[in-house]
Amino acid sequence: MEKDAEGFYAPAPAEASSSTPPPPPAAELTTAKTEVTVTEATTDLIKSTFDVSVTLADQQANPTSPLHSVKTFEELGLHQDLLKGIYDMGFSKPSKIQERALPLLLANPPQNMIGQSQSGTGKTAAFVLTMLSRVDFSLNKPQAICLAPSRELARQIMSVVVAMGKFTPVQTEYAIKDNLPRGTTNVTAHIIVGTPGTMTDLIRRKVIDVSEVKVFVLDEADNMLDQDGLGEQTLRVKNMLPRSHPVQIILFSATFPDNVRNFANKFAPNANKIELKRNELSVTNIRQFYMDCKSEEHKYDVLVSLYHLLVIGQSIIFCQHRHTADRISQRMTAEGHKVASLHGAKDAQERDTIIDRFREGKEKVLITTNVIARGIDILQVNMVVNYDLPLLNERDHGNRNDVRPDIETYIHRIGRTGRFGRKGISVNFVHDKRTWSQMEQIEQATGKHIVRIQTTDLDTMEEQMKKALK
Ligand SMILES: Nc1ncnc2c1ncn2[C@@H]1O[C@H](COP(=O)(O)OP(=O)(O)OP(=O)(O)O)[C@@H](O)[C@H]1O
Repeated sequence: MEKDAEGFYAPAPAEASSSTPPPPPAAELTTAKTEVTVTEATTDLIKSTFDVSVTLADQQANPTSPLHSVKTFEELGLHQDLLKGIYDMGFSKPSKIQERALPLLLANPPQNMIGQSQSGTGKTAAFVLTMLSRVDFSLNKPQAICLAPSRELARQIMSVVVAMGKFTPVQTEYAIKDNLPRGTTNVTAHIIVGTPGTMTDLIRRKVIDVSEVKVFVLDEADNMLDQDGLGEQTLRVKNMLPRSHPVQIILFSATFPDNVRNFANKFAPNANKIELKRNELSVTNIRQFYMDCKSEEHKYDVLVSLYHLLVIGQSIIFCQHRHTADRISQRMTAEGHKVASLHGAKDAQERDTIIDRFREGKEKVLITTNVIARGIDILQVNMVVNYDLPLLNERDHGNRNDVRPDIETYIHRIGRTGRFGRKGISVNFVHDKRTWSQMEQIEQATGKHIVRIQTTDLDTMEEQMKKALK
């Protein structure tokens, strides 16, 4: 098999199992309103999530908004059955990325695409509609393959394929760990969504026949092409695709750091490109704060003092390591708080149950690692806490004080809130000179001011947070 000259080395991808599909995607914007027990102090916050949904039309009319578009879905050349699916999901107008990308993605002969647009602006619909548009439903063979970095994201993408394809005869299958029943020899589904390790394995064992594949999508493409991460596995999948006919390669992400851009250009040659400027990377509807904690231990106390704010909508707490996520969730649970934790060391079934419960609002606070930093779309999440700031691989740095922040992961983490124009807030915990300097680097790189909130003054903190969500 021909191989690219790039020298990769890759740890195993984060993934796991089970075939149960996640709950369907939220159908309407008003679902951003969460069901909570309303107390005086929380009323404004709840109201604000409702207000946001009402202003979507204004945002889509504003040419500077990433949600803006001049066209309608009808003008984008989609099949009638897909239009029905889109409207059934509660979408009324395309977003900017959908409006710009879809005509290019659907044109014939097919052309590759490298598409960038801020988190929560509707990239999934753009590539899902392309896959669905290109499938010949009378041929029972895999024709479109989509890879994502985590099983949680693969399951979410699949729920969009199923919802948008509701009025088509599309058949789908996962390529995620432990999903296919033992002894499956031949997958006949049209669209396969999975993680790169399992996809490679199934194609290699000829369980998935790729001879008719005509669309290959990488969601979170910069992550999927990362040469210190999933890049090698992703490349393996690409190298197994047919050469007898052109395969349309589609790369999407909110971030494309310079070090992967070159590789992306080789991976998807002659691609149409939609790019963001550096200062456009994160959306303006996410207000960013930081809290100056006294010590690592104090971070825990501050998190606990925030608990009543965390459960107003839903919130995600990001830690750098699995053991930190476990430790703080066990401690909080022991102290009577209701929190869930999710990371890559849990088994597949458990991961599915935890994310599904969170998606359904049965859990309000999710303590996790970078495993769900990317792509996860849960509209009710109005707060993200960076308990630990995201860092580039510590092992690559001799001096611990030099560890640099992982700007891309930061952008993706805070993007778990503020979905499709909703308001959201993010809070970074800093507790010493090193973390302070890391946060300054984030501020500089993103060009967005991060506002201080006093850890001692809970009332002011609550006030500021409510204002941000209004
Ligand atoms: N045209 C539309 N009208 C209304 N809602 C939409 C539209 N397009 C997408 N959405 C909704 O917006 C939310 C965010 O979309 P999506 O998850 O595709 O974002 P994304 O750009 O892939 O974000 P990320 O970079 O975080 O992966 C989803 O809940 C989706 O259903």
